[in-house]
Amino acid sequence: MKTFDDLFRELATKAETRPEGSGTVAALDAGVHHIGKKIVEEAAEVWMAAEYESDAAAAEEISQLLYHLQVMMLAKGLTPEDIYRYL
Ligand SMILES: N=c1c2ncn([C@@H]3O[C@H](COP(=O)(O)OP(=O)(O)OP(=O)(O)O)[C@@H](O)[C@H]3O)c2ncn1[C@@H]1O[C@H](COP(=O)(O)O)[C@@H](O)[C@H]1O
Repeated sequence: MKTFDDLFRELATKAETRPEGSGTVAALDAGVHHIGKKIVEEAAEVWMAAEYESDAAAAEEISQLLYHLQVMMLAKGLTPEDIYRYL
């Protein structure tokens, strides 16, 4: 099972190696404004799933929100440690 840190390492490698067809590379190329909109969209989907759908659906939406937050971290040059220091 993939953890938050596993995914971050995977995405950081994608950002560096820029493989063909990577959605992460496309999002990074699109920039902070685009990524920010995805975060807001996914956050709304988390809310709706949590209120009206199954626990599994909520968990899936939360995973997608975490993914987009990680893409924003990469776009801003932030590491998990930069975030953890505030937790
Ligand atoms: N975990 C994720 C992940 N979660 C969410 N998403 C993206 O977020 C979108 C959210 O899906 P929605 O259901 O909201 O669909 P949507 O609004 O129609 O999506 P789009 O139109 O924006 O594509 C998905 O289409 C993916 O583009 C993810 N994209 C990639 N990953 C993982 O990231 C890694 C790298 O992926 P690539 O960079 O694509 O190789 C792989 O391990 C992937 O599994």
